[in-house]
Amino acid sequence: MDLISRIGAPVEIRLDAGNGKGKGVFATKDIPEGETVFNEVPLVSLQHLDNKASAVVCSRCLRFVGTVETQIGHKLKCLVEKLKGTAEKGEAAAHEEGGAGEAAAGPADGDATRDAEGSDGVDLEEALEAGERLAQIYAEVSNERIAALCEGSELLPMSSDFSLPQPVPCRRGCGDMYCSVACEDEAWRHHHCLLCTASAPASEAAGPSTSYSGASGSGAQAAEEAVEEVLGVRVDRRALAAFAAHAAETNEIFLLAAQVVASTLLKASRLLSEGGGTASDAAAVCGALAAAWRPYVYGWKRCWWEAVAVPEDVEDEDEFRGQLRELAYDSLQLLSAGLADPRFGPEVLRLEVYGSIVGLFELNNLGVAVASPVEDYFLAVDEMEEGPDKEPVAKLTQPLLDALDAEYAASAEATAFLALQSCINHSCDPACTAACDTGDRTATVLAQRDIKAGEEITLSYIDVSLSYRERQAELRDYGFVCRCERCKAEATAPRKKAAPGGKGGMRVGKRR
Ligand SMILES: C[S@@+](CC[C@H](N)C(=O)[O-])C[C@H]1O[C@@H](n2cnc3c(N)ncnc32)[C@H](O)[C@@H]1O
Repeated sequence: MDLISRIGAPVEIRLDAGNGKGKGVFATKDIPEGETVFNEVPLVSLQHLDNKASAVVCSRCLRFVGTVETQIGHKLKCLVEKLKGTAEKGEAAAHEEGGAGEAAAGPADGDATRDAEGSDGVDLEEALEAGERLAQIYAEVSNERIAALCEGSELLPMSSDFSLPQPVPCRRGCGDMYCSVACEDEAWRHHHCLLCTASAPASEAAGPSTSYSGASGSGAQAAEEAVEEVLGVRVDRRALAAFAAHAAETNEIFLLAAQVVASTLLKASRLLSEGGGTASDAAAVCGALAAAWRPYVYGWKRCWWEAVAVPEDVEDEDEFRGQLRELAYDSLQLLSAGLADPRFGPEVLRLEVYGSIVGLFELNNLGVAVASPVEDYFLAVDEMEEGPDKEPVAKLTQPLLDALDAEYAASAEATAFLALQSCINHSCDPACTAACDTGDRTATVLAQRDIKAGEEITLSYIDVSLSYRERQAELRDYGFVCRCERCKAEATAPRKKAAPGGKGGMRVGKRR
């Protein structure tokens, strides 16, 4: 069944949307304002690695898990660790330079103070601020209280009104968490059975390792244990941990690309065995691979290093693109050491294919933000009527809120790929908005005005209330010059720039 019939959307994909925009999505019937155009589930998604400190969510559907207390404890623990790291680096650098006092005081001029750097490139002002912030946190909450919140041994008033699913750990013990056994199983079957980085299954390992933090165990036996065969694919968990560490250091999108590779290998493998085909039957192998690959075809564009917008401060474009190509090459080498499949591997794991998979996210990814229950909890406390009921509650919660500061409202943030949405072009006067419901992982495209049959379905990738120039600048970063009707009109009258509308619930495009 093709994508559109499966989704059941009143739309069609046209290969030429006009104005040089490439392909686009068009309505096949009149759609009234406010109506759902279609719902779609992401093929792959990933919580941004730098967001893991702010939110413990299901690795599959991004639902918050645990309790309000453990979420608060986790946020504080990560915040303290990060600030400590920055402050300690600054202290060491300042010490080397001949005294933290001097560096901290800095020159009188503000800009010069901001620019103060230690000998190893540590930003001394940032380090100083981290130290001050750490002191503020410890003035409100002790390490013991943070530990009690993390362990769930301190219960906060009213927290039961914000109940969350209990976390279900990855069966192998890599540290990934899920909101249910069903989500864990779905992720396992979709890609995680190939990509899990825990060297030994949870029961055999000394304890669960942290997600993407490396292998447990040691020596030849552990190395041997880390290698196994899953559905005909040779998996080396230690090599995968090295791949994941490289991605975390360089470009987390490599982790999403690995999900695409793993899910394609697994699906092709299942299709091959269901169809009774063997590895020596070239037609059956090609057919299985093509069928497994089909969902991603909609987003297929150029190689990452060719497609990426060149940052303004880059002087040598060729050199820059060459560096990205090398980075993708290194990443692929590491992934290939982790996953080897003599049946499909050589095709799937070619550099141009891998580069195009990474490019698929560069040009199509969808930013997803899930509001935090911690924010809701503190808002509920804040909204309590002033008086004797609120006092004891606020006494317990206010220090936590003060310690968290702006972090209390941090949402879960992720990037996802949706096949049909990846075909929707941008307009600065979009016909639709997109929103995401993590409950069933559904992203919904909604008509924000009446749409006539034959009209293009468009979304905004950016904030459309920006001026013409600002919009063009934002979209340049997405690698294209906007050719929507509004921009065409405003290009000739660039001063008439204020526009109605605002940000949609979610963004298609690159995350900044
Ligand atoms: C998410 S894809 C949309 C589908 C795309 N047209 C295709 O052929 O696959 C985003 C890409 O479409 C093109 N595009 C989308 N909106 C555009 C616009 N308003 N003006 C010009 N190009 C646009 C750009 O090349 C952009 O990188």
